[in-house]
Amino acid sequence: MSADPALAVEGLELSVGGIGLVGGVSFAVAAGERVGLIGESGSGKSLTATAVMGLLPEEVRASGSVRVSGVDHDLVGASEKQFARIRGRRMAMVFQEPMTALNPSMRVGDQVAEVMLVHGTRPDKATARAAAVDLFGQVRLPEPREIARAYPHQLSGGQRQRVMLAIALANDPAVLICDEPTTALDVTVQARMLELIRTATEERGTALLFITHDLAVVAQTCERVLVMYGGRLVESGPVREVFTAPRHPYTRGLLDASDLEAVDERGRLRTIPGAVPGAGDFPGGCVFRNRCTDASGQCAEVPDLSEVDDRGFACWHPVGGRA
Ligand SMILES: Nc1ncnc2c1ncn2[C@@H]1O[C@H](COP(=O)(O)OP(=O)(O)OP(=O)(O)O)[C@@H](O)[C@H]1O
Repeated sequence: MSADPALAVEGLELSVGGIGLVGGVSFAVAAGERVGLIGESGSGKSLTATAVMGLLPEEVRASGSVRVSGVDHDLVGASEKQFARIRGRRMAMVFQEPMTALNPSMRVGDQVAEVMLVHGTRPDKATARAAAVDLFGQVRLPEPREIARAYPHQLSGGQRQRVMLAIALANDPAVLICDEPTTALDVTVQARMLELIRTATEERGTALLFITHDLAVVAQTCERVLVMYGGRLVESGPVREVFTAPRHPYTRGLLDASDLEAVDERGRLRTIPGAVPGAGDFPGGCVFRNRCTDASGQCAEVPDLSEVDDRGFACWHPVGGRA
């Protein structure tokens, strides 16, 4: 691994109309490292990824810093022209729904070739097309030559995701971001796709940021995990450590709510127990019982996560829940 991270996010703040959506997010992913980004719906995972990719909606304001190796300027505040040079070249993304990302009226082989030609990583159309077929083989698509001539609607969901992965890897990016890439796939197809993402990034030394709700997917795919809650990173560390000895109550709650059977210190599978010391009947209990609720006992708002007590416990209650 190189000393400089492939992706470095520092103090990223995202807001709309003065309302903070993501606050003070900092993390780095080294070349060849696979990092999971987990958190409940609305915690800010996708916004963080779209900020890195320069795909934020116009109304979202960003500050802080995002650096990608091989790019000599900060991506926060970069122009669309600058992003167009970097996206698909130094960094790439695979989304949950490939049909929205693929061009329905273009053969998939040409879509891969086009990414190469746009960035000038292949000298001509014939070379790019041959490289696309080669890539289809690498992402284990059967009959790569036939597939290259197909249109997206002629492929299965799993095959389309492989095409998306081929497009993402076409120019050997330093950073690959996957946002729920397997959620829409059935279980066996999902497992094969995860294995493929793991090996493809490992072989290329690509830094992987893998966004998912599914903790088992992180356990299967990643070495390190970042946990987001309410727009902030609340915990990070090696997957095994975080999943067997989570420090933050939100992470414990996530583990409790999942059907993940984590691995113990000796590498054996075990189910994570639900109890949290000091948090009463957690989950459902709240260490800030009197401070995060209004007069009627309803949680007033998503608690300020700077209000973490000396054991690292914050309010666990969902908004509107009863204390
Ligand atoms: N353009 C926008 N304007 C206002 N609020 C937004 C905008 N985009 C996202 N948000 C809000 O920002 C928060 C974070 O959204 P984000 O999509 O990053 O969550 P997420 O963790 O990726 O959730 P999911 O897993 O459901 O995709 C949410 O509360 C969302 O409603």
